[in-house]
Amino acid sequence: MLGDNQEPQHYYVGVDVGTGSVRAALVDQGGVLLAFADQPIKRWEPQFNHHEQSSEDIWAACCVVTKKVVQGIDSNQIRGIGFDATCSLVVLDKQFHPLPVNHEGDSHRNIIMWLDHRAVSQVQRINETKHKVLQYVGGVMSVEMQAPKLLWLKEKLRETCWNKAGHFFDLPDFLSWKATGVTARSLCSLVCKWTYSAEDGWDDSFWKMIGLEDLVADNYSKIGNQVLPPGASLGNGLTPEAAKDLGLPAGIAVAASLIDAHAGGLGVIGADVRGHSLACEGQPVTSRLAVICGTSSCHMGISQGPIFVPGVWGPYFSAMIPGFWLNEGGQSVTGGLLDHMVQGHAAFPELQARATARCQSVYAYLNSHLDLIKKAQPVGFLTVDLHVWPDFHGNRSPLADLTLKGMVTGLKLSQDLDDLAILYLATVQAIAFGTRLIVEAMEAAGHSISTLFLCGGLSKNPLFVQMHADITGMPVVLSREVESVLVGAAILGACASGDFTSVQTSFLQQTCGIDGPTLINRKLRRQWQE
Ligand SMILES: Nc1ncnc2c1ncn2[C@@H]1O[C@H](COP(=O)(O)OP(=O)(O)O)[C@@H](O)[C@H]1O
Ligand SMILES: O=C(CO)[C@H](O)[C@H](O)COP(=O)(O)O
Repeated sequence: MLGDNQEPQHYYVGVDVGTGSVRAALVDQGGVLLAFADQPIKRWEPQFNHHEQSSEDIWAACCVVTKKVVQGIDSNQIRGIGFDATCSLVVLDKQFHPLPVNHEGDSHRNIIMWLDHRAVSQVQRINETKHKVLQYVGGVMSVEMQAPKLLWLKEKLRETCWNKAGHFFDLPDFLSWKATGVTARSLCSLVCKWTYSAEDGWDDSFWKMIGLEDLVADNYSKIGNQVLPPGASLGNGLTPEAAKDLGLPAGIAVAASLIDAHAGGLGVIGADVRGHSLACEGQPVTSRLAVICGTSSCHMGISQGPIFVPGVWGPYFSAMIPGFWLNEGGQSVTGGLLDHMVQGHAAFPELQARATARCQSVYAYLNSHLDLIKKAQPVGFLTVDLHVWPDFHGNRSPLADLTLKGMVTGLKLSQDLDDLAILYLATVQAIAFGTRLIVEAMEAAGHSISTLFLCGGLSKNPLFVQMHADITGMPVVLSREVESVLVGAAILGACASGDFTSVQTSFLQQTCGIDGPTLINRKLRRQWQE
């Protein structure tokens, strides 16, 4: 570790594949983000609740953004790369070519996205088995996990996909394979989405009971029989082919990956908050809840021992922070819901025109519009007679009911910009109440949470942050590095390079801002051992 005034000599690349875009960052050994690039990725919805992507399109976007962030940097100083991604299912044949996951036979679309709800009947049958692995996903398996999607492929696309498939990857593991040629899976993805146990490995009886005994027969070679902790170095590092694609030197360290929410958790949960009078200052790291808010929101709480929270995923051992158990609450659409509500409103074209004229995002415009119409009363009071139930894509936690739908009560005939702004506010509030329900469920089961650490696209929205602080009654810490998920991915690369001994010791310095009732940017130092 260098002193404060020395020139950093080592760099790490973090690549984050979200739902809507791929981002990359160049991060120095102090954890400071030096360059950032992003690129949208394609998404198809061939029918309602079927969501697909292309692994080739995503890899191409990874290459574009990585080349951008390392431009002008001496490649000898780049020591490692880490990937994180959404927990989507990538399907390849035995020669590692994409296979179609759709009835149209379009092999370009070889990813069933995390938010795809096609496997409803399959997940119902899986839950009816009451198999003991279900205890480790909050008691009820989500349709967004991989087992029901695999079963759907076997039942619906047996000839065109299932029989030809050689490799089923979680997207983060696909990326590390693409970079290294190593098919080892990350403990994070297998434990959180595939029912693997960090302590006991695969449970044959589960796969046999749900009708996927063929995965057991070949010793799990299609879904992973070599498992590594996140941040472990893979094979001989970056292959010459991948190095050319990414614009990086061959042989640099490539880390076993993380799911995107887990990379965000890793990027923020260890921030040292000393000197800011926060409750968590004198408390263990287990008093913190990392909330990663993008298209979805994920609520990551860690504990020393396993805690079983009904309707909240986990407990997962070592899936985010080595040695800690993880519970993961979630809301399937949060950013996605706000976009849906705002873009679908009759006043959206007017909003867009006004925001563009002011060179603002629609959300910045809406926030200032709410300030204008609230007059003397607190902004929260604008919604006393308008309420939203936010489960437009089912409830992930704590109700764990995919059949739930969204609701709005208190609608009037007017559809002007004021109405749009107030509907937007009510949606933000509903999402924040969803977080509160999750926190309450986690606390009832044994967690003791005092502080929220937010990151992801929605944490750039001050109203969203403020409502989370107001409605949970907890202070919210924001990282100075807004792109904290990328810091988490870069931590993996730093760990794999051998420059740091563990993910906990990587980047001991990070600058954060604290939010109580208002946003204040302050310098903080990151520390794990409390
Ligand atoms: N500057 C911003 N202000 C307000 N909201 C934002 C901003 N940037 C992104 N968002 C919200 O964050 C969501 C996307 O977050 P992001 O972390 O980029 O998602 P993902 O990782 O799922 O691709 C969008 O749905 C949008 O609602
Ligand atoms: O299930 C998840 C993490 O376990 C996420 O919801 C999923 O990966 C999508 O993430 P994002 O909202 O950032 O696109």
